[in-house]
Amino acid sequence: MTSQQTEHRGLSVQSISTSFGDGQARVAVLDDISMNVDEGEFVAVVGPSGSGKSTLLNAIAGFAPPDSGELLVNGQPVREPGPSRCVVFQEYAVFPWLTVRRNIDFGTRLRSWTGTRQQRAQIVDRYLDMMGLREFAEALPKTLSGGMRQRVAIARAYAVDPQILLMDEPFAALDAQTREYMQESLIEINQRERRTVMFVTHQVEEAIFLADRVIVMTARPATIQEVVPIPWKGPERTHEIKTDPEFVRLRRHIEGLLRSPDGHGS
Ligand SMILES: Nc1ncnc2c1ncn2[C@@H]1O[C@H](COP(=O)(O)OP(=O)(O)OP(=O)(O)O)[C@@H](O)[C@H]1O
Repeated sequence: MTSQQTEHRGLSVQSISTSFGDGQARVAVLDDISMNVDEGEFVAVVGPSGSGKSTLLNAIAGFAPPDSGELLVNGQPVREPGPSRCVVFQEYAVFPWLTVRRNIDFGTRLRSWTGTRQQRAQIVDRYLDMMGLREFAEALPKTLSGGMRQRVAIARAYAVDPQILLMDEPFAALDAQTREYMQESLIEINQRERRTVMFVTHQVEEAIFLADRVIVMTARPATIQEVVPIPWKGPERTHEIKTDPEFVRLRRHIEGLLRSPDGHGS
């Protein structure tokens, strides 16, 4: 086989380990983590608080390269931030001095292919419509609710057209109703514009609802405790599935893993 035939499309995490501090104060956070996320796949990462979920995302984003191991996007090593990966954080993810339209346009400028001004405007319009932001296009973020601001952040991340989208508890600060609405919006945008997504959450229900696979981490130093495949496909994901016996069984199973000695309870 040629190297082209063996190249994995998507994200490949190969034996990465990370620690913070030196000598006696050294704390091992990630311990030999390996996983592949296929192109177009949506994985959710759950684990006890402080286990290293954000550290994993930051390593993949290139903000804090691991001590050892390798990260590959479409077969290419990554060790620093770049437009192949885009992060949506819990808060502060939009530029407060730019309007909604200009925030999203900022994303289009980071594309490897930026196109003409007019083509970029069309892309921005598409995301404004997709995320229900059209009537707020000229508004500044401070005039919007938290949920709307996160819509802008997600629209901007998709506008960058990254190979991998990294989301670090993007809905954690939202009230329950807004959170459900945002979950639906994310499913919808990702059905239209299928991307490879890694989504960190504390909520097991959210992880099962959104993801094709749920990666359950152990307590620190984090290893992968179990990878749980989720059976529902795109259009089947409506909030009704949350009461489906299989959904309830998966939720109990994952919550049990998090409570186990490896998960150290949470
Ligand atoms: N820059 C740093 N320097 C020192 N220690 C750090 C640093 N970043 C993270 N840590 C420590 O590494 C561990 C993992 O942190 P991380 O934020 O990745 O966990 P997490 O699973 O995302 O937590 P949570 O679920 O609470 O958000 C924690 O004990 C944290 O205190």
